[in-house]
Amino acid sequence: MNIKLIAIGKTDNKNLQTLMADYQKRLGFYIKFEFEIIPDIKNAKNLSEAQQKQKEGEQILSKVSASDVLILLDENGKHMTSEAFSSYLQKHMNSGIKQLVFVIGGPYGFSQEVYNKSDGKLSLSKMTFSHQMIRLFFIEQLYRGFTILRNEPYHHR
Ligand SMILES: C[S@@+](CC[C@H](N)C(=O)[O-])C[C@H]1O[C@@H](n2cnc3c(N)ncnc32)[C@H](O)[C@@H]1O
Repeated sequence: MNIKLIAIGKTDNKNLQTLMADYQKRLGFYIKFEFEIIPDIKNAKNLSEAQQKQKEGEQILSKVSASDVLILLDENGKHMTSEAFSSYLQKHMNSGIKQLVFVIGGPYGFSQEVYNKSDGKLSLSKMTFSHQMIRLFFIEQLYRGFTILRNEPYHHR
């Protein structure tokens, strides 16, 4: 099984990029992981919030295949401990699916079409994080999840 993480817009923050790259590399020892960024469209056109969500939603759905399991990162989603999340990853790996796709919404969240197509919602906290910060927190939890599954020590920096 592959894991793909989709997010909206590049980050210009070098610290965030460095930390992301570090966790991506570590995660790569456990699973084929792809991080895909959908270009931020807000600067290109003068769109309303609803129009922006709609456009981003179309782009998100164009990246997802019918056979993928699509999970949205959403503050109103299911809460899990890191141990439960590792079992959740294992359950998907055992199910024989080819790709598990997680998506982080843009600054305004997801369009209704994206919610309608999703297979589940996962929350990392009841608090709202920026669409930039959450990608680092989530990738760290993916890495942590695999260290739990393999019963390996968590490597701190
Ligand atoms: C700034 S938030 C969007 C908030 C927006 N008000 C909404 O209704 O979703 C941007 C994205 O970050 C992710 N996000 C933010 N906080 C989160 C949390 N606590 N748990 C999971 N995902 C979160 C979600 O994917 C969200 O779409």
